[in-house]
Amino acid sequence: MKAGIVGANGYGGVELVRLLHHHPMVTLDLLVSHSTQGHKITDQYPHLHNILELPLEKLSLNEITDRVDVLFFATPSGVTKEIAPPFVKAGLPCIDLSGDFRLKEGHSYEQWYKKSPAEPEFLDQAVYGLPEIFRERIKDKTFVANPGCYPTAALLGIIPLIKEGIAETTGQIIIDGKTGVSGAGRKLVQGSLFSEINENTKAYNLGSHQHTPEIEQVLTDLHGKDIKVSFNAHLVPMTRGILCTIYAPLKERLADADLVQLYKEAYQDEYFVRIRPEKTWPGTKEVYGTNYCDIGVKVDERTNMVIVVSVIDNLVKGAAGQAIQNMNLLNHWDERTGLDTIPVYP
Ligand SMILES: NC(=O)C1=CN([C@@H]2O[C@H](COP(=O)(O)OP(=O)(O)OC[C@H]3O[C@@H](n4cnc5c(N)ncnc54)[C@H](OP(=O)(O)O)[C@@H]3O)[C@@H](O)[C@H]2O)C=CC1
Ligand SMILES: CC(=O)N[C@@H](CCC(=O)OP(=O)(O)O)C(=O)O
Repeated sequence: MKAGIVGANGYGGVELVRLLHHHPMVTLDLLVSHSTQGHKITDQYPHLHNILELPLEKLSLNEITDRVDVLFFATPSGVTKEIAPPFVKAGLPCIDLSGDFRLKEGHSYEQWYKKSPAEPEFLDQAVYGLPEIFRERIKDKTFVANPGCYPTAALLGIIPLIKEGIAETTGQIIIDGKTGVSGAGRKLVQGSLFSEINENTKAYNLGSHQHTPEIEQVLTDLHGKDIKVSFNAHLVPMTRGILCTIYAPLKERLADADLVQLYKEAYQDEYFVRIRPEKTWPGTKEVYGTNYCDIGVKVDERTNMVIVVSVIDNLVKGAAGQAIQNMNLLNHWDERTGLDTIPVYP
């Protein structure tokens, strides 16, 4: 199959390049950029020299639908909704890494992203691409809204609590999220400068982060009743990685060993979700460069709260890797195809 990437010279795009290069069923044939058309990808990313020397091209509907069998959009939220619909309409399988098609209610997108929403027709067509939870919904579709990075880590951490009905769900789930700076993309912004990030950790978008309604939408869908979460984001001085520490009150007393067992059973068939043994919790380095989501759980006996630690690589399971997992699913290939790598360590 031939694949194309729109937004190929951003961090999400170039991570797709890295992973697709190793994919046995796919040839990367088309890279599209916006302000850097006419350059080669190696002008932007010298680490690709002698590996991939493709040009950065213009977006052109007719040419692209003839040239590729699947198209990834690694473009900013607010942009994909403007440029993807003609490709979706033409029947080309499309996988979008942005937030534009994840929220089913247009007014919710407007409220949290502060932009006008995508056309309802395309919101209806897009399936939310969290394979571990929605595999059956995804596999026969052609348009996937790839989940956000924080929601991926948070949802995989929380969902067993909701499905098993062991946590209180009335406004008491707290998600403390931490991310590396590559989450903000390659574009130049003051907050991503070395002197702002180095030896610094700070909270941002408290109570207003755009991933809050995405997490709530999925939990409410699975629970059948409205669930609200308090999700708050922090920037930490590292390049890659997301760590979510999740707190929820338990309905009944539970032992650590039983909680670990419950998570192991919930994810027993999921290759990319690894549950830590009792009293051990994962760090971001343990999933670096891979599609794994590692989870450790603990009962705080004094407060009867459950504490879940969930880590991913924001650019892999949080973006490009999960997008490829979705492509594998759409094509009925083994979901691990092209993604079965060992984390980079140390
Ligand atoms: N970084 C991450 O960890 C994650 C990112 N995402 C999402 O993935 C998408 C890409 O993010 P990321 O790669 O980090 O962002 P970057 O800023 O690194 O890259 C953005 C890309 O989009 C292109 N682009 C920008 N504006 C336009 C436009 N108006 N029309 C067409 N193309 C445009 C840029 O092209 P050019 O440079 O040529 O202008 C560039 O290739 C975003 O929606 C982001 O929210 C999702 C999960 C995690
Ligand atoms: C460090 C940093 O700024 N991270 C971004 C990651 C979100 C993202 O990539 O945006 P969508 O998933 O909504 O498209 C943020 O917190 O907004």
